[in-house]
Amino acid sequence: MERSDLPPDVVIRRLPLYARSLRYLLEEGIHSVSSQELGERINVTAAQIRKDLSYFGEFGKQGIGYDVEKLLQHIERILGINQHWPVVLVGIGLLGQAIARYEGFRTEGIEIVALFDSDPAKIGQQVGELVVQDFANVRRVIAEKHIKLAIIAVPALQAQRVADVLIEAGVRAILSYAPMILQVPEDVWVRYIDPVAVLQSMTYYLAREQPPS
Ligand SMILES: NC(=O)c1ccc[n+]([C@@H]2O[C@H](COP(=O)([O-])OP(=O)(O)OC[C@H]3O[C@@H](n4cnc5c(N)ncnc54)[C@H](O)[C@@H]3O)[C@@H](O)[C@H]2O)c1
Repeated sequence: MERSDLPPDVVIRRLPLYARSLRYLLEEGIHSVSSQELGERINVTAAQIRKDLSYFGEFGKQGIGYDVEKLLQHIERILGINQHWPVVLVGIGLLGQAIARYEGFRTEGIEIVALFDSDPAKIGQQVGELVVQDFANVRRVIAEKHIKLAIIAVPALQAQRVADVLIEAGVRAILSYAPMILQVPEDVWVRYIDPVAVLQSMTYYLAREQPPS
């Protein structure tokens, strides 16, 4: 597929939300859903859902709606989460320890398989089911386990240095909790979790007592 033919990134970012909603529907014992009902659950219009899914083929039947299980399988395949994705986590401080213990990744095809820190006091500690390893060994582990995904939870000023090492070792996608924009090659994806910036984007509206348009 040419780069220009690829679905827009905002569509790709909505797919995990569709998948999660479909999983909840299955848990509720619901096996068929209209685009209207699915849209209401994730604050997206029915037309938007149909348009998003049309990038990937024909789903659902007019008047009958979507078969929840089949649509979920399709979306999981599109996202590649029907495969197992091993992830390394770097920075096992306050936040890193919570991430390492979070069960929610595994149910979605993603597994944190190794923890790294550079602090000798942290190396060797057990966190959840894993033992913290020396960051000096990260290259070897990434190569051995063919790891493409990493989570960074180190202080902001350490994040670039850590990202450089991970990328050199073969990592192609990084989720960073560090409040620092990373410089990466074109074929590497970075996404940020930045609760402070998100809260500040809401304080703008709170200060004016008016909702976003
Ligand atoms: N704690 C939170 O609630 C929170 C929320 C949002 C974002 N963040 C961001 O997440 C990051 C981590 O926050 P935290 O509170 O866990 O910090 P922390 O200081 O408790 O932990 C950071 C960890 O990174 C390790 N580290 C430092 N440099 C390293 C390097 N070069 N290689 C490997 N490991 C290294 C440290 O030894 C430490 O264990 C920070 O960038 C912070 O701004 C934290």
